[in-house]
Amino acid sequence: MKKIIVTGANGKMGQEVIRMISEQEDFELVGAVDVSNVGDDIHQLLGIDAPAVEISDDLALTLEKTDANVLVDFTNVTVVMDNVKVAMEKEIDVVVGATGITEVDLDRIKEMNQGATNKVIIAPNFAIGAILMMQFAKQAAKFMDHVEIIELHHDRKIDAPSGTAIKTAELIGENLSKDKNEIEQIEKISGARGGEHDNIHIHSVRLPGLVAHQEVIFGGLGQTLTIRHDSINRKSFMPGVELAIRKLEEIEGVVYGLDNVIDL
Ligand SMILES: NC(=O)C1=CN([C@@H]2O[C@H](COP(=O)(O)OP(=O)(O)OC[C@H]3O[C@@H](n4cnc5c(N)ncnc54)[C@H](OP(=O)(O)O)[C@@H]3O)[C@@H](O)[C@H]2O)C=CC1
Ligand SMILES: O=C(O)C1=N[C@H](C(=O)O)C[C@H](O)C1
Repeated sequence: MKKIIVTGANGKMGQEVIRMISEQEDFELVGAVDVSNVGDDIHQLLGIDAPAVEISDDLALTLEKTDANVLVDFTNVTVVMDNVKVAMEKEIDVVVGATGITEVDLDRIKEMNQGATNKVIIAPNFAIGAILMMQFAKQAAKFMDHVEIIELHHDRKIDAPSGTAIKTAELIGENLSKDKNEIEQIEKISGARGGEHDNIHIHSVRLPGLVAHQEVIFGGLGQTLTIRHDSINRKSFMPGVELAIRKLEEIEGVVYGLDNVIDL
């Protein structure tokens, strides 16, 4: 039985994850942690009185009071590393959905995992279409070496660029020729050309009405290629979150990206 604590339980993703957990026979929600008041919402969400769920704003305390064996984190860029650290100290398995984990953070998590028995999956995007979009973009980069990324999200998102855009740039970067032969450019408004990661321009759009979307645009001689993915709701991420929780049993140590646990 997967006995799961969700951090960020009252958030948009946390609520969807709790709903998904309640639909699995071999998953049990034992703790719901959020700094917003989660109590009523959890009971409403599960549609039952769920006294067995430890509801709190403190992960360490919740870990003390439950026999959880998995943490699923959907908090945000500012707190995710603290939560991962608490879980690593307890040596429980972790699925990280919150974005903003940097390369330095990833190294720290791997360091904390040295000699430990717990497993960690960090996935900037759990939607299968997004994983395919990233893989197709990586493949296209072998043939077209001019590319920019436009990611578009709802206006409540606090981190920019998205974790997906960063991971996409890293995957494309593995196949991209380094010589871009760009002309010198003058930015008349700072940021007009977006940010750069691994030499790839990333543009972040934030608007109400959007959920999570990304275009990877390649340019070549007399042609462009656009690879686009749209998550139109947050259910799109749930099969991936469920899969990650199940795959914890099969992996070793720390895995970054769901592409590393599915057979592509
Ligand atoms: N990997 C993936 O496939 C996906 C990842 N994400 C990522 O997941 C994260 C959450 O997204 P989303 O649900 O939209 O965001 P929300 O802001 O809706 O949810 C985050 C929740 O975490 C709470 N929170 C803040 N600080 C703490 C803390 N210290 N301890 C516990 N809870 C805390 C927030 O409370 P309060 O509002 O009071 O601050 C909020 O309820 C983001 O990083 C996002 O980028 C999102 C979608 C898919
Ligand atoms: O905040 C979001 O909503 C999302 N965040 C993730 C990211 O930063 O890539 C995944 C998805 O794009 C939705």
